[in-house]
This record gives sequence, C-alpha cells and structure tokens, in this order.
Amino acid sequence: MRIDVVSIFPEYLAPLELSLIGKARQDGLLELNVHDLRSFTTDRHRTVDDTPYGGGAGMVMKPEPWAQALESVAGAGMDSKPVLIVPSPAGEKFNQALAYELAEEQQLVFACGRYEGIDERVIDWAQDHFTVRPVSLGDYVLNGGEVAVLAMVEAIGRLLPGVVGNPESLVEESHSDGLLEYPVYTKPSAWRDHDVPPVLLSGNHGKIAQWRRHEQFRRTAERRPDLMEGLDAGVLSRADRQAL
Ligand SMILES: Nc1ccc2ncsc2c1
Repeated sequence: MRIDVVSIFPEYLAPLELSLIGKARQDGLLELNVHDLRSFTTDRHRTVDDTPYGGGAGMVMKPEPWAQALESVAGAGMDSKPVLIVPSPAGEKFNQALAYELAEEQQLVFACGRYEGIDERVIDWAQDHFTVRPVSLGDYVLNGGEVAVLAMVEAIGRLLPGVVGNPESLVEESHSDGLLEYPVYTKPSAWRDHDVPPVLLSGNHGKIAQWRRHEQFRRTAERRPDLMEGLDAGVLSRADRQAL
C-alpha cells in the first residue's frame, strides 16, 4: 500500500517513522510519503489560506495549492482511483470495519485541513480523481487533521500483511468481532491483594475460552451497549446467548 499525507505541519507526522509503522516502512511493507502543502504555493509568502466568503471568523484554506498537491500525489496506473480521506468532524465515523476496508486499497491520500477547513470546491473537484471520503474520529473537534491521520494510519497500517508479528493477535482484540476485548493478566498471580481469576490458572482451555467470551459480552454490555444492538446474529453462538 501507498499512503500520501499532505499537511502544512509535516513534522506532525514524524511519529509515523517510529515503532510498528516505521518498521513496516523500512521493511517495504508500506510506502508512506508526507508532503508540505506550502511546497505547492507559488507566491513569495507561500500563502495557503484566506478570508472566508460570506464572512465569519477564521481563515479558509485556498483551493489551488490543494489541487496542485493532490494532482502531484495521485498515483498513476492504479486499478482503481486512490481514496482521498479528509479528516473532518463532519465526516463518516472511523471504526475498525472502515480500517479493514481501507487496508485493502492500493493508495490512500490524507488531506490534513487546518484553520476553518479546506475550500469545499477542492472536495468537489477531487471527485473526478479520487474516491473522496470525509472521515471523523469521533464527535469532538481538533485543531486540524494531523492527529486524526496519525490514528487512522496506525489503525490501518497494522492490518497490512506482515506488519504485526503474530496475525493471531489481530483476531482477539477489541472490535475485531464486534465486541470489546476480554481483560488480560500476567505474573505475579497474586499482586497487592488482587489475584488473577482462578479459571485462567486452571489449564482448562475450554473453560478459559468460555470465561473470556463471557467477559467480552459483559464488558461490551456494560461499556458500549450501542455495540450490542449492531451484533450480527451469526456472531452469537448458543453459549454467547447464555452469557448475555
Ligand atoms: N481540519 C480539521 C479540523 C478539526 C478536526 N477535528 C477532528 S478532524 C479535524 C480536521
């Protein structure tokens, strides 16, 4: 997969040189390029914003630098149009299902807006060159798209083949099957008056699997009842229903 990120603060994306994503880039499992939007300006002051038509507070990002930047990163010769992800509080909600969907794409381009946002005509213009997806991390507002891109690139990148050492660890984590993950424990078994649940020390793998499944349901019902409604009936085994 190829990922391109366009931002006026390219240094904000430096954490993507570290850890799992950084190693995936070094190992050639992921190509990730960060571009400074100001490189695509033509005036002496490298201007990327201006006052909003219709008045109002703040500034709006000018369309032309964005069009120049997006044209330059749109990979040629792909089977399908690249996906242009625009982090925005007004976007579709990012979740694990969308992370899996985007991990299948050949190229993702992230446009990090700042100020009051990007001139809407860029989104309209981009429809001919990209599959455009405004995406929100959640119902809160940041100062720009960069932090959202860090989160999405990590969530997507770790799903790519070979990035996570043991793919098994992707199977039993939160949201992989629509449920929250079960609690985990390690040595010592007794710690500051808190003991590991005895079933986990029993060696009875059937009982352990049953306990873990029950804990997933208990936690999900307690912390995220909204996820319970969306559970696919096929996911629920008879034992699951008994655990509810
Ligand atoms: N451009 C911009 C501004 C705020 C914000 N909050 C979440 S994503 C995002 C993107």
